[in-house]
Amino acid sequence: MAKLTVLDLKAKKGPGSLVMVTAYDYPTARIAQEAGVDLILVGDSLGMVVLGYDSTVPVTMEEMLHHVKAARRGAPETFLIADMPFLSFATPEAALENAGRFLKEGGADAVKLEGGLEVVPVVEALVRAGIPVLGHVGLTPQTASSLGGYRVQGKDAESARRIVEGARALEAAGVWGVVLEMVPTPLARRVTEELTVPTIGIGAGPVTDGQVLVFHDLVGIFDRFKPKFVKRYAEAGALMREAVAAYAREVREGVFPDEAHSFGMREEILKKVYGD
Ligand SMILES: Nc1nc(=O)c2c([nH]1)NC[C@@H]1CN(c3ccc(C(=O)N[C@@H](CCC(=O)O)C(=O)O)cc3)CN21
Ligand SMILES: CC(C)C(=O)C(=O)O
Ligand SMILES: [Mg+2]
Repeated sequence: MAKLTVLDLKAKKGPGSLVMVTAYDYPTARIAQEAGVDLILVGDSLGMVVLGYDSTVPVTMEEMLHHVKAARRGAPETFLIADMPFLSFATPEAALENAGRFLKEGGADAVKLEGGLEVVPVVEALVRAGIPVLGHVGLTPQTASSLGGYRVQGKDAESARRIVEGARALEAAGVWGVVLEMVPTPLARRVTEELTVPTIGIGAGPVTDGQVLVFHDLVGIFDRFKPKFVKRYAEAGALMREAVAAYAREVREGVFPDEAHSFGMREEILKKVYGD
């Protein structure tokens, strides 16, 4: 499957049109590409999922770049999006510098950044410079504290209006798509209907044009919390734990390594070395 272009992406409207999954390293990106996803997101969720932070706030550009490069090596033929970490896009100048690093050093195809109306000047600067941008409204984890925690957004008129106006403004600023995170399905439906660019939902119901999930959530190797929107398609964590436990058992019992996993040599060479 050939890598999608931004022009292709802009036309992907209708539920089921875009499949996105996060990946943070070579093996997971490789698995995602082999599974045939449309888009890989190197999400700043990596701070919580693979670095063990309590939120996405501490994640740095250097940490992100390290993982973007690894994921790119694992999935050279899949459209790859780098998530801009907290404060890396606080000004248009900072955003240009940091998004530029993701594309030039990391090999990313696009960047994603959190926010609505308040990030319009930043999005405009990136788009003007030729950097493809994916928007992100609803629950924006980098500012979750101001939103009352990791909760559904847009349940009251004021919050819903902010999401609608944010999505509209992002489209006008030139994004090629908008992530809708943790918003009620009826609101996600209306936003999806009025935008000409695709929406990609996570906890936004079946009505968005695309879906995204965190890799480790869907394969069952993340246990710290389980948002309602997560569906586990495997119990890979249990599988991995059983594999390591079996290895430990076999080493302790002298079962592993056996001849099939060891190397022999000619007896007389060993005799020469030891002189016996
Ligand atoms: N592994 C992982 N998956 C994610 O989807 C994810 C991350 N990490 N890290 C960054 C953000 C944080 N996100 C989160 C984190 C927690 C909940 C959660 O606990 N939600 C509960 C409570 C909802 C409420 O109180 O309203 C839920 O039942 O969905 C949701 C989204 C989404 N993102
Ligand atoms: C959940 C997605 C949209 C994200 O921003 C991330 O993984 O960091
Ligand atoms: Mg993120």
